[in-house]
Amino acid sequence: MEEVRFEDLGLRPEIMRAVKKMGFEEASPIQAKAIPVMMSGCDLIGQAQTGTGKTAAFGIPLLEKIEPKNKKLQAIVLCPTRELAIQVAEEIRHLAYYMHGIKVLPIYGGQEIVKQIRSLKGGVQLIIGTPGRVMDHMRRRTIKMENLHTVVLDEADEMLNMGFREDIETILEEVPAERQTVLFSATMPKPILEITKKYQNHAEIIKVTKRELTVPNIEQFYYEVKPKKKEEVLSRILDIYNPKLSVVFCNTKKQVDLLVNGLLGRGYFAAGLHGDMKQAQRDRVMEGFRKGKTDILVATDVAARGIDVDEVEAVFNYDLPQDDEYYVHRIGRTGRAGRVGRSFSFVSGREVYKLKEIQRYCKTKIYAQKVPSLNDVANTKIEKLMDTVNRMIEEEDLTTYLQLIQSEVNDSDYTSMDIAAALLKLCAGGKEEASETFADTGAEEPGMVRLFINIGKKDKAKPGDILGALAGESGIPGKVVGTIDMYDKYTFVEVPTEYAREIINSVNHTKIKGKSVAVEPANQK
Ligand SMILES: Nc1ncnc2c1ncn2[C@@H]1O[C@H](COP(=O)(O)OP(=O)(O)OP(=O)(O)O)[C@@H](O)[C@H]1O
Ligand SMILES: [Mg+2]
Repeated sequence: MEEVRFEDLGLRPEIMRAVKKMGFEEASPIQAKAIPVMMSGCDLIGQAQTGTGKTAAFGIPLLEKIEPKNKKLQAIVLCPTRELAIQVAEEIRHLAYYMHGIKVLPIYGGQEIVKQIRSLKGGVQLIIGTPGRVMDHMRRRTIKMENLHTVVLDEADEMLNMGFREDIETILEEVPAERQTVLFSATMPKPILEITKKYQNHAEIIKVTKRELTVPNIEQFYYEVKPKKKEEVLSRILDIYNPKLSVVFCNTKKQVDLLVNGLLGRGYFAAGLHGDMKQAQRDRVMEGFRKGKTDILVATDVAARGIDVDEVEAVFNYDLPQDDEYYVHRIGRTGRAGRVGRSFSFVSGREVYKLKEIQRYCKTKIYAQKVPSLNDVANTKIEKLMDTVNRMIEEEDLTTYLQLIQSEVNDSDYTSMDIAAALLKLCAGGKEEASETFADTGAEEPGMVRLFINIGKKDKAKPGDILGALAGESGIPGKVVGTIDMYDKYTFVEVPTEYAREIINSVNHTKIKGKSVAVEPANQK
């Protein structure tokens, strides 16, 4: 589609000025198509990918339609979450910056109702609200719908889904029938599309046609990870990619709390967001994240839709979402307004099939990635350290330190190379590769590793024989406390991590009941 300039859309000069101030150079495709249709007054359904400017696509025509002199409530935007209501109100306020006499108010649960009532008394023409709180005000008659001419459902498919549909119906019953009803979302599943007729009149469907539901500028990866290892893998990916800001999605509030604690314990700046938190706390978390004080937002699906924070460079599906649509919305928190982003999804066991289904639904490919090893993490760290070191040598005065190294070299047998190497190891927090061998062997208990023993056919040796032989051969009798799992062809034992290396070295290539055995960590299988 050819480029459309805002100048060509016949907007009020105040809005033109605001759009320029916001740094929008040209209209995005959904804006180019939807703004004229919405300004013509007909009902519409707008579908375009995440981060492509749907808010302004309805926000601009809304402001065009509002009469600043009329102090009555003229239009309402309904959003599924409080954070989104706040954000949409903020974006529309920016668009209305040069329009005098327009009051835009977000109305959402968890905020003091008395305070909201006071604000409403000042004559608000445009409300951005969550359904529950809007209904509350309707009942109290602190919001009157008689003069309303426009209703927008942002994230329309979610709003018309089971959880919200009744509330939406209750609200729409109070709105005059000769209104304009406008729906927007990045996803519009067929069953929802079918019921929209109930709420709209000959709606025009504007779909910015793309084959994929997700934006192409998000690189999508997945990792096969056992549930217990997810936190470790997440940390490794964070260390390797070093995203400026990240959003990590979990399926439960409890998991959010657990992970936030885990990440804080590992030294990351993380904060949680979910529905059991007090609104004031939710507001603080979002503010901290928007300002970059928190690098990692760990959230339930409350943050999946609409949230726009431009420096989010990575999205993690710590748990895979239940619905395919939610995959689209979640990863859409990155790669917004043409920026690039990455998404990382963790799957365990049979969830791989769920992931295949998501790929079919989105018509995109999600690429399998190998879990980075501690070595990969260390190498990345060293590369980054060396970049900094090079920059420091070029730009900074290092005289004092040169003198210190010189005197160390003079007073010892070490070369400056030795000292540099030791310092580098220290800065990189170097871990020995050996621990890597025993990472994630699938052992059930902490401090234990699972070893795989190949003894040929399973009936040649009994569990007791194997344990006995292991204890005997390794020379640490009695210390091998192990459980034996006899699968069809494989035998596993679990042994304390500190003895694993010795056991492997001494047992390999000896014989149990005349059969040679081979022992190795179970993760190498
Ligand atoms: N014409 C434009 N030029 C440049 N940036 C724009 C333009 N229109 C909107 N933006 C910016 O793009 C970002 C994403 O816009 P917006 O939040 O409206 O996306 P969306 O389509 O509603 O996405 P989602 O489906 O996730 O809700 C915002 O920061 C917005 O200010
Ligand atoms: Mg949006």
